[in-house]
Amino acid sequence: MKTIDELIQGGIGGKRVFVRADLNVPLEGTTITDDGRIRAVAPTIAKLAEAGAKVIVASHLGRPKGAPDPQFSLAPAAQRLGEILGKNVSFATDTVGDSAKATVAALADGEVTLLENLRFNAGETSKDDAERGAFADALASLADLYVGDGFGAVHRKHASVFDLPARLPHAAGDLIATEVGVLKKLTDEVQRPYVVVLGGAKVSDKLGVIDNLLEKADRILIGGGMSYTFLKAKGHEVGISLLQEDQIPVCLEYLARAEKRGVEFVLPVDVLVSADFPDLKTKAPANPDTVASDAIPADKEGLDIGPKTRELYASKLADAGTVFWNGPMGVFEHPDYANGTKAVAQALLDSDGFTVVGGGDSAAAVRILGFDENAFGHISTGGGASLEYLEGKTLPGLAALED
Ligand SMILES: Nc1ncnc2c1ncn2[C@@H]1O[C@H](COP(=O)(O)OP(=O)(O)O)[C@@H](O)[C@H]1O
Ligand SMILES: O=C(OP(=O)(O)O)[C@H](O)COP(=O)(O)O
Repeated sequence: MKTIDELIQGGIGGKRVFVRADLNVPLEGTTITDDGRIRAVAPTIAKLAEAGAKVIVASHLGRPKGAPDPQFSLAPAAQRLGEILGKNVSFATDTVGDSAKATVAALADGEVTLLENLRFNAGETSKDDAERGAFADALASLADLYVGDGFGAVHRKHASVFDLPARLPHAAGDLIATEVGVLKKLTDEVQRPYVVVLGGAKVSDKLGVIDNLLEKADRILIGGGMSYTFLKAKGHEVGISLLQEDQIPVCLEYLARAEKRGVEFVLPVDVLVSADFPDLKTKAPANPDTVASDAIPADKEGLDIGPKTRELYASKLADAGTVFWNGPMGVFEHPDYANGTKAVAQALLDSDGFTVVGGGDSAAAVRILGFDENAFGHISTGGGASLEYLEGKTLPGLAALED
């Protein structure tokens, strides 16, 4: 992959450089609750601007349905990016329409603009090659060069990630270079025991990675929304918890294979439950009950791991040589459900092993809960992306950046 330094050496003064970033940051209304992903890509943008490029930044935010949806607007990210760069960042209110064309045309050398959410366009995520290609053509007409630096999205075969770099001379940004460098270490020279902690809410997306992790990890600890399909597979009631019913046979197969291969596969022994999902705006007390994980009431939802599980997981992390953690242990955005995530973060800090935390929300959780991000081995901006990289899969957004 060409680096941006090589791209700059080729001369980029006055050129329009499209930077595919991952600015998919957590929001409460229009307030960014963690700007880690913006800070992570800012040096790439600054370097290109300082070299005299006209920088066009683009990203997705959330999962809108292929049409504009104000709650997923990137406008707050433009403001924050400007503050971090210490310069004005203009904002186009569409992605390839009149606003984008005018904003790009108005850029002077060294200036930066951010386009509106790429996923407001159905072509971005389409499974149809022609539809994605047509959107990539429209994006390509805005720029002369492409820099891929949205590490969190490189596992997505989306127009701006996969199709657009085929249409423009391209390079990998500094964030992608750093992320790949660290993760490569995890695949090449892993210190054992290798413990993987998986949680979060993107259950259907991430269950599949366990297939491969069973060949690599010594211990797999499951928490968050990921737990309940396994608990259900073991025959337990999970009430109204997050459940991927169609994946129960897959979970059973994983449990059987873990036993056969001698991989320790650890599920929560207790959980915090409530009849209601907590109010994340007011953070009103949720008063959850603690129950054994085989005794979840039918009308309740599991929203965090319980105190016994916190202790159990801390003990399973204490002697780790390497830890990879993706996905919060509970709905950490509410203080009553943050203790599981806090306990795992603390256990990583207490271990002498090399610790990697991956994922937009996991990385945000660590910072929001008050931990020093520099105390971890590496905080990756990508959860699904790093998991798929560790699987050894070819990631569309990295393959597209090869020369
Ligand atoms: N038991 C649970 N039920 C519902 N949502 C959960 C549960 N545990 C964690 N979550 C949610 O998972 C989300 C993060 O999941 P995910 O996007 O997969 O992680 P990451 O962004 O780190 O890859 C958080 O918003 C958190 O509230
Ligand atoms: O937040 C992201 O992934 P992550 O939650 O796995 O870290 C990326 O921005 C990708 O988003 P997507 O999973 O909606 O494609």
